[in-house]
Amino acid sequence: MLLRPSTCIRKLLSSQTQTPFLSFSFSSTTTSRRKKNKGDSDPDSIDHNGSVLFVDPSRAPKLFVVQPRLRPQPVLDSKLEEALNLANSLEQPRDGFYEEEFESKGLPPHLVVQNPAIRSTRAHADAYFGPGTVDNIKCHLRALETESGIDAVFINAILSGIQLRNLEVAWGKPVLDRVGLIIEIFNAHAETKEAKLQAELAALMYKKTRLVRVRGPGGRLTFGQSGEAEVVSARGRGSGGRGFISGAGETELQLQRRRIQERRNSLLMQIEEVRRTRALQRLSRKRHGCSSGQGLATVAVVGYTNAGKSTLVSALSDTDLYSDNRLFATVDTRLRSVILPSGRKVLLSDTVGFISDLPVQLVDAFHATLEEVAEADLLVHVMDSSAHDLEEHRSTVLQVLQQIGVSEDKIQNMIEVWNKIDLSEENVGGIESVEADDEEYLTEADNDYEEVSEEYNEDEEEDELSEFSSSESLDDDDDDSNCHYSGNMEYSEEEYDGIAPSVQSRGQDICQMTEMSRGCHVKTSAVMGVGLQELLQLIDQKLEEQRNVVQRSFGFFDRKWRPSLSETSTDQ
Ligand SMILES: Nc1nc2c(ncn2[C@@H]2O[C@H](COP(=O)(O)OP(=O)(O)OP(=O)(O)O)[C@@H](O)[C@H]2O)c(=O)[nH]1
Ligand SMILES: [Mg+2]
Repeated sequence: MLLRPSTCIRKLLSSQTQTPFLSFSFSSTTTSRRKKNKGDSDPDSIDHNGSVLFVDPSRAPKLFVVQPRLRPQPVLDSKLEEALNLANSLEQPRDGFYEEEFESKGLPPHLVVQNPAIRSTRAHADAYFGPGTVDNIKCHLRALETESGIDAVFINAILSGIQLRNLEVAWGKPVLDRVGLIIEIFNAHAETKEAKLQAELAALMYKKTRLVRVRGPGGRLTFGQSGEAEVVSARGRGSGGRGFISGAGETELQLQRRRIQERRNSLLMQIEEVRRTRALQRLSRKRHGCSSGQGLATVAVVGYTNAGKSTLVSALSDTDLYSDNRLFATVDTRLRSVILPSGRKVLLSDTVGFISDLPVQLVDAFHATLEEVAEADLLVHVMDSSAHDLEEHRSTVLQVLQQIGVSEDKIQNMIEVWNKIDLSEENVGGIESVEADDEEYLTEADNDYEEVSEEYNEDEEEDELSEFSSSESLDDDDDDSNCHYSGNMEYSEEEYDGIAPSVQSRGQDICQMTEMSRGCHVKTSAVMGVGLQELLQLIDQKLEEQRNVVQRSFGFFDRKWRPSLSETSTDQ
């Protein structure tokens, strides 16, 4: 059992609806205990549940993980590992406790299937996967149903509203894509009022983009929850090319949109209030944060989720922030004060972690929290040096920092920390050589992939319904030539050309930034207390350098615009 540091009693998952489908209910779903929470003074902020998944509130939801195949194999392995960790991270603590230790949770049932993004997505626009894959997953779900039961299916890819809805209809289970699951986890782990508001806003925006209209059993356009309903459109258009059709379906759609809009406005107002308060607090800290009346510098600790940010901040400040192997254990900002070797006091801010394909709804909704990062005096980028895809983690973090408006100067000045060296002493030394051999490595892996692909096809016929806890492939033939990577997606030459130039150039910018900020500054083990003093010294040094730069530039302006008589005479 894990005790969260806060005494805040967490909201319970809604028990009002047991439908397996995504629900758009906006009625009250909270318990009376949560209303007593300190800080939840606004009843409007607690009468809604950001969750889109309704499951038994007394246990963690059981997810079946579907991982579209990626290449080369190490990329697939690390993506699958991340997907399984995401699935296991979706749990809401009750009364400050999680049901089980993360480490003692077994692997969730999962399946590796053909990646439709490798081919043209056009053919599977309705259900993302081809009919064979959809049927195979259905078989696996049926088999699992007799064993333990599955609450929802998690597909580690980004799907449209119609695709999600059609798959739900086909499998009779709620389906979460990567964006949906990450937003669910944020909602489940949100603890402070600020985090709860922002997570709910993100969930709301996600729901809005996933609203679809369905054709009910009587052929009537509706917006119902029936499993038999056929999805007609995400935009409210009829299937007969007659443009907008008014009627019950349309009214329901409009009603849903209006409710979302109303709730969104209310949330935005409350979040704006939080932002204002935060901005005032920052200003006051900057002006006279110390007892001596001097301003306090803030150092934001950023990084990929699970890199060890909270553990490192705790070790540096000798405090006890909540840390856990669950992804997104921290979904808000915590400040801790630290005395640097020079005697200067600074604030370390531990904040929400990043992940590849971080939902844009989350980045937008968490503006108030992420502003703390953009406004910090210095950034410390914590990386898990034992992670296999260190480069991807690094570029993801740089991309998010750019997205939230961190200046290029700050990114260049950022301290890079390789944490968890106790796990990866040999890796840390070997990272440079892996990068150097990258091209050769990929080519070899590509060749391997063809062979692996054939093996999988043979296996598929032999043990169609073998062990679920091991990865399997359901691939047909694949034409993988000329694929490009962008994030964790693979694109064909055609599709890559079709991607907006802004996205491509942003990728190039990030590559350049990655080059610029490449290189570790300090190696640490937060759990063993290694490298902490060195890191504090580096923070001290960087802040001192910054102060000198600021003082020099003030001096320049003084001479240029307001030359004092004494200064002018000294110059002469
Ligand atoms: N072996 C080892 N484990 C570490 C180290 N630092 C952190 N961990 C473990 O890594 C896991 C994640 O640590 P956190 O501090 O929660 O990571 P985080 O970056 O704050 O994660 P999020 O808040 O989820 O984004 C925990 O189980 C820590 O005990 C380290 O230096 N070595
Ligand atoms: Mg954390």
